[in-house]
Amino acid sequence: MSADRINLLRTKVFDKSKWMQLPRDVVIGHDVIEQIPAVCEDLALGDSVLIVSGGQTRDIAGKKVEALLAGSYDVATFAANDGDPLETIRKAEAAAAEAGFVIGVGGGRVIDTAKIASYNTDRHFISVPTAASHDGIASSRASVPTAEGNVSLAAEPPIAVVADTAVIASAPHRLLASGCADIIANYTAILDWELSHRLRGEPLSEYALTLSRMTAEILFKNADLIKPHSEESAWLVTKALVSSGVAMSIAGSSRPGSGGEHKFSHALEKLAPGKGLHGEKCGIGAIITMYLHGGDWEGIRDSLKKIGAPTTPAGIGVDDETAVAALLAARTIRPERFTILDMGLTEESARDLVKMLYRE
Ligand SMILES: NC(=O)C1=CN([C@@H]2O[C@H](COP(=O)(O)OP(=O)(O)OC[C@H]3O[C@@H](n4cnc5c(N)ncnc54)[C@H](OP(=O)(O)O)[C@@H]3O)[C@@H](O)[C@H]2O)C=CC1
Ligand SMILES: O=C(CO)COP(=O)(O)O
Ligand SMILES: [Zn+2]
Repeated sequence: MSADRINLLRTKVFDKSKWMQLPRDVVIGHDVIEQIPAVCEDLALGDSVLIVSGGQTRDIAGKKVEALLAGSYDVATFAANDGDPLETIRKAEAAAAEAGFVIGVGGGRVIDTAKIASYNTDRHFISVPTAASHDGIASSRASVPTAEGNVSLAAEPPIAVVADTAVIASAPHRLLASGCADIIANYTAILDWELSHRLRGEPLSEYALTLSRMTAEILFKNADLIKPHSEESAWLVTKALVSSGVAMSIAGSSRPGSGGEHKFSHALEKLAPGKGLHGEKCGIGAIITMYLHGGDWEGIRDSLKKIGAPTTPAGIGVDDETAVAALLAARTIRPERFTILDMGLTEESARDLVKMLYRE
């Protein structure tokens, strides 16, 4: 299904191309989940709410949010379980249309389901991430896996983000490491944006680019401090993810956070579905695209290793041949987005790069 079909249901269709839409309330810290009633009241979003969560995340935090709001709101719930993402979105839309606003409580898939379902039914949504796994938690973008590969959709950012560091720190460390990798990949995303600006005149926002680079720099420099199940680490990474989402809102696209390394990730999702988390694949891709940019690819690799993110395709159960195929297929993903992987990488060179750069 094409991207425009997914957003066809929306009725409030204004030309927002010049609008910078940002979250209104961002609350990050220990036990801040308790403040969700206050955030909802502060924003005066109506008296009925749909709470979207996943199979695991409903037990982890979804039920808590339901209990906190039950006394003051009509609470409906929606289980965004595995299955066809577009079908799940359709069902979530139907449920969202019956509520005044939506809250997504979960990982990226749940947050995106809530983001798209609320956008398509002209509702506001509140993002309650249970993991700091990628920068969609505060962005206006949704990334939906489809048979043709990931479709990057324009939506609206959450009107509020409530990120409880106690919940996020309790998540498997793999999810936090994946979020770090997604942010470190901003380094190569902005190099591709600058390349496209110089070679093809693509408009570039210095503010969005600088903010995106800053998020990568902070995590890169503090890689030694990122520890499993540490609330301080959860706080540091969540701030970076929120800032990266703001950079995308300023740019009005995912360009500051999505370059050739993301096209590699989306190609891998098509060639090896379900292998690795989004951020993990982007980090692995950033090693190669940083090398192609002539940058510090070893620094990227070593920071990912320190954080505990995979640095080779084998690290996510992908063989070298599939990685080569993904590098070559990247140019077919969102061809209008020019990156270093769209400059004629040959199969022989791709094979040499995988052999040379992805050694444990
Ligand atoms: N909008 C954007 O900009 C972007 C969106 N995406 C999208 O996000 C998705 C990937 O998100 P990601 O978070 O990596 O993966 P998932 O949302 O698939 O989450 C991975 C697993 O972690 C579980 N989980 C989440 N939080 C916790 C926790 N605190 N404790 C234990 N388990 C937990 C989830 O549980 P459960 O099963 O309950 O959900 C799920 O089983 C994809 O659909 C991708 O398309 C990716 C990049 C950017
Ligand atoms: O993952 C993203 C930013 O980290 C968004 O990426 P896409 O626009 O490529 O889906
Ligand atoms: Zn990403």
